[in-house]
Amino acid sequence: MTQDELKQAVAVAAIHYVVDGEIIGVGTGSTANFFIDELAKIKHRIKGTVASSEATAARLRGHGIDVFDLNEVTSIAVYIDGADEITASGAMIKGGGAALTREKIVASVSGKFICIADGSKLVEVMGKFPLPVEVLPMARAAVMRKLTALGGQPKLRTMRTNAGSDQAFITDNGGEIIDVAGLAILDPVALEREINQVPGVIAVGLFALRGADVCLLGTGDGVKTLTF
Ligand SMILES: O=C[C@H](O)[C@H](O)[C@H](O)COP(=O)(O)O
Repeated sequence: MTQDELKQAVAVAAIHYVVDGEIIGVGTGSTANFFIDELAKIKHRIKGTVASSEATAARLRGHGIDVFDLNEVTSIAVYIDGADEITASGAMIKGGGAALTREKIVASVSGKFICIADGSKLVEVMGKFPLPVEVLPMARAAVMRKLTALGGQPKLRTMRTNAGSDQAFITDNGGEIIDVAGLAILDPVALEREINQVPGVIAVGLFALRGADVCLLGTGDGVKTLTF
């Protein structure tokens, strides 16, 4: 099976976790996009959604699915999103698509976090995928020094402009992303706490303090369900 077929399979499986009549939190990325397309088929069953990025909100609205501002909502039944890496205990690295901060906020007010991922995302020790950290632009250099002191190799995420030059990638929140390579994350909870405390950090893409409750993992042998 191709990676897209595996993503499609977990997106279909995630529909079973959608709670009728409720607000659903929706993540960001290629796997979440497959889920959005599946959710569109049963949109009449839900009250609406809260999106974790402008891109997700646009895709949901494109399907005619209601998107609520988080401030208008008191509870979210379930949050469904992809991951860049996930461990057998449900800790994740997220933020490859730069949506980590809103993802963390929406996940934090959701009843259940259902992670949907192709099997390649399951790892023993996280850190091969560079850890994304969203920062206030004025704190970029100071935060990078701290991340270096923690043993990482931080790099500012950039994007190519139409004029062909590289400039800092700017998130939906006006932040910048530092991708930290070279970390072997043996204690994800401790590292998440430590990076959270660095002044200037908006959010770190480690989801260990509040990890996934369920992971639907796409494999050649079908969708495997890991419960944490
Ligand atoms: O910021 C992006 C998110 O954390 C994504 O959920 C993560 O990067 C996984 O994306 P994909 O499903 O495209 O691999």
